[in-house]
Amino acid sequence: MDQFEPLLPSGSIGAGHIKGPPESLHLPWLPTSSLKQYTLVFPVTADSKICLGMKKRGFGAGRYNGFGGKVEPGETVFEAAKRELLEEANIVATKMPQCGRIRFAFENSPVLMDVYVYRVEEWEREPEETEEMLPKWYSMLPSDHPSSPSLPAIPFDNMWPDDDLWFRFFLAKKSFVGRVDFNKPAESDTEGKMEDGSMRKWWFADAPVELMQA
Ligand SMILES: Nc1[nH]c(=O)nc2c1ncn2[C@H]1C[C@H](O)[C@@H](COP(=O)(O)OP(=O)(O)OP(=O)(O)O)O1
Repeated sequence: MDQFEPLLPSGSIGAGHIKGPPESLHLPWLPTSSLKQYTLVFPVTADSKICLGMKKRGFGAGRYNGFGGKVEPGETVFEAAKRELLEEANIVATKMPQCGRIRFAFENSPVLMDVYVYRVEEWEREPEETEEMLPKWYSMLPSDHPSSPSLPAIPFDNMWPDDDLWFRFFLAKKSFVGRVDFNKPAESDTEGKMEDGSMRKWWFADAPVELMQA
């Protein structure tokens, strides 16, 4: 049914199982021929603030997201997550639990992106603008919540369209796994970048993080 079945013993998937859209449920997942590891890291504070970065160049440019990138040969996924956070936000993670793992496939690419998601709960220094990212703070709580910090709401309209789906687990502090397949960009979109395709099929579930290690 999904690419995580071999990693997830039956009964390990939580109640928050989501998949869609309805017309895609009979479609197979896109075929891919290689798996590449990536990291995605979100600094969060105990008083419900989250730091996102506007990607200034490359894949996903113009969107707000966590900090991260490719795992380089010879490093662990955790080391890569720490390195990318330092390169892109200039902070050093000192407490960084893994909270999710998501796979992304694109209709016109043979690569399955295997993205390890972390929340950074403690770090040294403060996030700074770098060549790749412009960091900005947001509230993780609804604006009418009595403890909501006076910061803007998470800008889902300016993020990857899938973030809206799996952030419900992230914000509830539940670990999660999932997969999203993207269509290729519309024919009319002559400048179409791979990341401009619409979401074709998705699946997410809350699941224990121990089942998701590299
Ligand atoms: N659909 C999606 N939703 C999401 O929230 N994050 C995604 C995503 N697809 C990719 N990402 C993230 C994963 C990773 O953090 C980033 C892609 O990594 P990059 O291409 O920025 O890697 P690198 O920074 O290593 O690249 P270079 O700087 O070109 O070497 O985008």
